[in-house]
Amino acid sequence: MNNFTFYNPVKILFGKGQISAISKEIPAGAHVMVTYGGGSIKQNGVYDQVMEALKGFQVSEFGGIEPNPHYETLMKAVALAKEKKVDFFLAVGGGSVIDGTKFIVAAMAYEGEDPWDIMAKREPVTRAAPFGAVLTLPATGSEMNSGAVINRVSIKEKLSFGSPHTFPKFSVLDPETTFTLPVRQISNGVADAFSHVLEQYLTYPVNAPLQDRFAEAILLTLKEEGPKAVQNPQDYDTMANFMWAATMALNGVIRVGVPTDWATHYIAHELTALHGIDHARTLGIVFPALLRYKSETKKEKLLQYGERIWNVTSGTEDERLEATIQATIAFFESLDIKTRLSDYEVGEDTIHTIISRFEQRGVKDLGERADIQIQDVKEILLLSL
Ligand SMILES: NC(=O)c1ccc[n+]([C@@H]2O[C@H](COP(=O)([O-])OP(=O)(O)OC[C@H]3O[C@@H](n4cnc5c(N)ncnc54)[C@H](O)[C@@H]3O)[C@@H](O)[C@H]2O)c1
Repeated sequence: MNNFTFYNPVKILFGKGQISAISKEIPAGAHVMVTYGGGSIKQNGVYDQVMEALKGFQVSEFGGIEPNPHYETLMKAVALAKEKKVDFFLAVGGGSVIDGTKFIVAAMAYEGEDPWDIMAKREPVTRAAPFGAVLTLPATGSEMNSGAVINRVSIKEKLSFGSPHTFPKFSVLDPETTFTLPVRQISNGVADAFSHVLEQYLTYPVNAPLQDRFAEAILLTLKEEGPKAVQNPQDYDTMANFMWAATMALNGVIRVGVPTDWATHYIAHELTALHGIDHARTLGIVFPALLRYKSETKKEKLLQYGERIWNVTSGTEDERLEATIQATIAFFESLDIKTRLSDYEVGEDTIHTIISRFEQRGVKDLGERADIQIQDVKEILLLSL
């Protein structure tokens, strides 16, 4: 096992009715800005529960944060929050609202010229305003991690950042808030969480059986509960299990002491930035191609994954590797997540655009062995056509 430091200060309030408990988690006298997206929280009663729980606090609102949150919109929230002297934020929504709020709190305290540099130039975040979250969409794990992905639409760039200062102080996970999710978002959530686990698990063995089994437990739970969630999004227990699995998939626990490979996310972000394809769907496109391209260096973990998750036990090594990749594709497709660029009418010209962007950015050394170079990214994308 590799050396590691583990730090996760996020307090989780899980279960029915927990929104009412947030007032105890917010400093008395705070001016709270509630951030949210397109308004689904106003239709499903979550907004009303939040406002009820915030009685006694000074409250401002900022709605309209888009899926794949726009830097341009978030900067408007920063200006408003500064004007109103907001000192606590409450993100109510999915990964986009929570990520967007992480950027807002970092940008509030940023002393440089343009907070975009936090992503573009990797300027460190040294301070941030405090915030909490009420999660309405199990998928990203953003509710219990410190990372965020921000989309600058004017230049079609989608970049990430993370800082110990951008962990939520607390997150409410009430499965009932998910009952209004459209099937497409549930499929996306299952595929996103499944991919997060694979990126921390499908690398090479370092004799870390506990991390492997944690990862496999999450994969098996998503494999079982995911299709049930799609079928019956108002079943409390199903949504509770799905919700906790998605949070566990990216809260840092399964990553400790093991190599990770975030190449799929890094490449996939380009497809959202250029074509607006849902985040999870871009992972469904890139992942199978990356696994096939890197099947030799990922062989031991791929075979273990095939056996323990998909019962792939017979055939030659090559046959088992292929059967495992096919089982992964079949799982994505069973969720109605298409797995080829052509399914989205994206062609080779996009691959050339991505490659020239990576050349400009000087991208190199992706993957757990730092052996995925720009030419490899091109081959991976060609395999996904
Ligand atoms: N921070 C991280 O660790 C991390 C990890 C993976 C992805 N991301 C990022 O998160 C973003 C995607 O977030 P997401 O997948 O949670 O989706 P999302 O937040 O973009 O939401 C998708 C859609 O679902 C709607 N929605 C949310 N909750 C709802 C509910 N309860 N009922 C009805 N509609 C609801 C939203 O209004 C939106 O239209 C992407 O930008 C992605 O890059 C972040």
